[in-house]
Amino acid sequence: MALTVGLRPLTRALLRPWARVPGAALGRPAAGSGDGVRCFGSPRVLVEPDPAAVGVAVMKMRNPPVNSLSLEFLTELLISLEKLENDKTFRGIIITSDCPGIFSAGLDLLEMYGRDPAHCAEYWKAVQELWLRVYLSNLVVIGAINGISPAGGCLLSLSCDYRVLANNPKYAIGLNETLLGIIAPFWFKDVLVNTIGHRAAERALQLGFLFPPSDALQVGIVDQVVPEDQVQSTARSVMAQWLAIPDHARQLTKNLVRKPTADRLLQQRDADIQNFVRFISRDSIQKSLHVYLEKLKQKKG
Ligand SMILES: CC/C=C\C/C=C\CCC/C=C/CC(=O)SCCNC(=O)CCNC(=O)[C@H](O)C(C)(C)COP(=O)(O)OP(=O)(O)OC[C@H]1O[C@@H](n2cnc3c(N)ncnc32)[C@H](O)[C@@H]1OP(=O)(O)O
Repeated sequence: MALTVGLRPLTRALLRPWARVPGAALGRPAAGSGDGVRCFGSPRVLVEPDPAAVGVAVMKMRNPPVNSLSLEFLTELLISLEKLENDKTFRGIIITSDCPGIFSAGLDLLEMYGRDPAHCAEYWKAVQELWLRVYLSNLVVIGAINGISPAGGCLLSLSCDYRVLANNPKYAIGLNETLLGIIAPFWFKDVLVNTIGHRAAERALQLGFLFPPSDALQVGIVDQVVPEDQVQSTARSVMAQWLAIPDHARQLTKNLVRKPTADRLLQQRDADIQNFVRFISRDSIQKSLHVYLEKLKQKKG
């Protein structure tokens, strides 16, 4: 079945592979700076130059209550990333959360539940695009993971070059899709396998493990676990180490390592969208999502 993807104009402009964001740029000089420092704000994505580290931007996700990756939020993240990528002032980004206790709850279940196929297709294309943009970014991308990070939140973390997790037992991280009755797509799986190895990924994916910090460090899904109040400073120190490497050498090496994984998706993006739409539209999957969403509601009591 050929799928016609009806994209809205802004999303269409953004989601062409490696599209350049058109004129209506969000980039603007930071208020009152007058010094050429740039700040790319948007309602849900706060981006500021790190005052303590030249060439580093801090990107804070602010889509309360749980930073779920809705289509609008994904679009804003993509715009901000594109602007940073194109601004030669910046060589690195620290991605973190502005929502207390939550890095990101992952994909927005309401974008996949009770939606028509065209919407699901548009949504999945945006998910693919965010992954490609973060995973293949020329910038050094450090995740300062200051909250729980399931499923799509974990994918975002795994796509960074380095992950620092706050040491709080509530801040679990992992690809827990099977617990929802859904499947992590092959490219989520590939990134996990690349990070923690085949056997550990096999168990983690099938059992939908959400690793608390000590286990996350042990299995290698994060690189460092530090006290919560040291996440930002640690991310900054790690960034300095990565920025000490000449950009061209680091970027070419990153590309060498990551391109084969990205290419697997790039070679079959449309098929992947069609698979997703077919899968998510099944009655049984919609029922699983319904049950899961009800569980989330009931949890509140
Ligand atoms: C052949 C195959 C082909 C292709 C592959 C196909 C398939 C499918 C692949 C799909 C991949 C999906 C990856 C994902 O990311 S799925 C999302 C997984 N996320 C989760 O499991 C997290 C769920 N949320 C929670 O566990 C908790 O909310 C959390 C621990 C994050 C926070 O808990 P807290 O107690 O602080 O808040 P809550 O009261 O639970 O939540 C507040 C409100 O937010 C809503 N919520 C939470 N998470 C989501 C979400 N991911 N999407 C949408 N909405 C979410 C929650 O329902 C509450 O809403 P209200 O009740 O206030 O309305």
